[in-house]
Amino acid sequence: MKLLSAQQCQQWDAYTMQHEPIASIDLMERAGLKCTEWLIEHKYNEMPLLIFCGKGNNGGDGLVIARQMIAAGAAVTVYILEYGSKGTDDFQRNLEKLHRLSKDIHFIQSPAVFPVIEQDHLVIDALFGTGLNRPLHDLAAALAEHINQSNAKVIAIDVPSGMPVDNFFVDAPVLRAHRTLTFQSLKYAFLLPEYGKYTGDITVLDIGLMHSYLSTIDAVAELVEQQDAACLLKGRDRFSHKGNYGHALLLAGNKGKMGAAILAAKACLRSGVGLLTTCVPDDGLPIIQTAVSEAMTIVREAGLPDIHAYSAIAAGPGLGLSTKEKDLLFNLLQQNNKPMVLDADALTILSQHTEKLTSIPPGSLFTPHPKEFDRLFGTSEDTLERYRKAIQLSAQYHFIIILKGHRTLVAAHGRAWFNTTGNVGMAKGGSGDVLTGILTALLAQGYDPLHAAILGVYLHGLAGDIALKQQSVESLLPSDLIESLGNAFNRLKINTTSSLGCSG
Ligand SMILES: NC(=O)C1=CN([C@@H]2O[C@H](COP(=O)(O)OP(=O)(O)OC[C@H]3O[C@@H](n4cnc5c(N)ncnc54)[C@H](O)[C@@H]3O)[C@@H](O)[C@H]2O)[C@@H](O)CC1
Ligand SMILES: [K+]
Repeated sequence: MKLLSAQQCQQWDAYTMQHEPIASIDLMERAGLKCTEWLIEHKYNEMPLLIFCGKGNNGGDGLVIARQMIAAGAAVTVYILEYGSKGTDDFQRNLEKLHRLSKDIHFIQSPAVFPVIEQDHLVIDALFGTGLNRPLHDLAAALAEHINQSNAKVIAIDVPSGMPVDNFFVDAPVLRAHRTLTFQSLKYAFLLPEYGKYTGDITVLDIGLMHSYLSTIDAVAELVEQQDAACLLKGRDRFSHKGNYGHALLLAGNKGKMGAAILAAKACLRSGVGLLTTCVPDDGLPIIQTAVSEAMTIVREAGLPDIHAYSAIAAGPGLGLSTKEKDLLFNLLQQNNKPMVLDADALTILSQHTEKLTSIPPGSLFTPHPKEFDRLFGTSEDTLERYRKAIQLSAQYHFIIILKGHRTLVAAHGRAWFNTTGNVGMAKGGSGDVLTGILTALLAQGYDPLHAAILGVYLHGLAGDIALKQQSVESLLPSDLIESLGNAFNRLKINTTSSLGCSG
């Protein structure tokens, strides 16, 4: 699913009005109805409702909801934030309709008339939606703070007020919702950790915007959903043999960090690679041979093997940062011209030698977490800036950046894909090693590097979600992810149609 800019969100409404066709006021009625259906289904018509409206179309939605909830028997009080200008046409028409039904409509012109909000009230936030174009200030900011200080439950319509759809306003107030009923699709801002605490749980309501619009636009970012990942998964010929699934080389592990090599190696083997050779220090050899019986092992003291024998190479997990590892890595970069995976210590070494970035083979996968990313490419003020930087760098360099986080970003060729699987239980040392193993296996099997990145990140998160069913977010281990990879692959085989475009 494409992630739209604020302008595209508005164009999608306009496109639907023109092509369905449907009048703007009727589309607003339909959007309001979807909200009231949800509210009634969750029995919110049994609570006193305070509906706060701006004077744009988000406020218009609020007025529609007010009218429909009154019809459903709810006790509704409407507060309209007065900031001088006239309401939009649809706002004004809905205000007239509501006036015929209710006298409980109040205009807020100063903080002196802010209502008392009780704990048992339900607050509906219809102050600002996708039309927000500057940070909340003055009265709007004070009202948002007033609502935030209450103990009442807050449901935001479309977007929590104060949150721009595709931007980040530093230190600006945002209305904190317990739930956001958003129209048609997730918004870019919801992916930012800085804004995560303001949306609460998110429900996407289908208000019938026409899907054909999406094929007419170019979006800089996409959300990767199950069908998108599923269509990237390759089938297997029943006459195939291990030679068809690649031979991976994994440079990983060091004294006290052999666990990282083991996790990456096991994940690689569980992700379909035909053969795996690990390259570890001499004293790590018995450890990995004991822990991963399917892997072959060579020792690093013998120097870099003939790398042309391998279909994909990964370097980094638990590798170490000494001159020996640095020389090994630089030697590898000099000789290798196939896409490879660079993770953990390999990234730290590169951050001290950024002149080597130009010698990374095209299509290679970089897997930094935000700190590693900042060490490599300089600090960012906030997540949006880091995302933008990653996207821009992916156009400048020929490698793919996998910026790890709650919504891992895959940035390639100046475009972005956000992952939708995974959970907070995966925030544990070793999860990244598992991802490296999965990515390496996919590259070794001949997956296009971008497909390997999108599919690998999705599978990693899905395995985490499946494993969580037997665990808690506290107890989940990276090795549980490896055990769940089989189920994750099988889950994808059930699903075969995609919006990402399998052919792409
Ligand atoms: N027919 C349509 O266009 C539909 C629109 N819908 C709703 O309409 C919303 C978008 O409506 P609008 O485009 O009217 O915009 P909003 O209602 O989000 O914003 C209203 C107005 O506030 C002003 N404004 C922006 N930032 C401000 C700030 N910080 N302080 C004070 N004023 C500020 C802007 O000039 C804008 O015109 C969507 O989020 C959705 O809720 C839905 O009803 C679906 C149909
Ligand atoms: K809102």
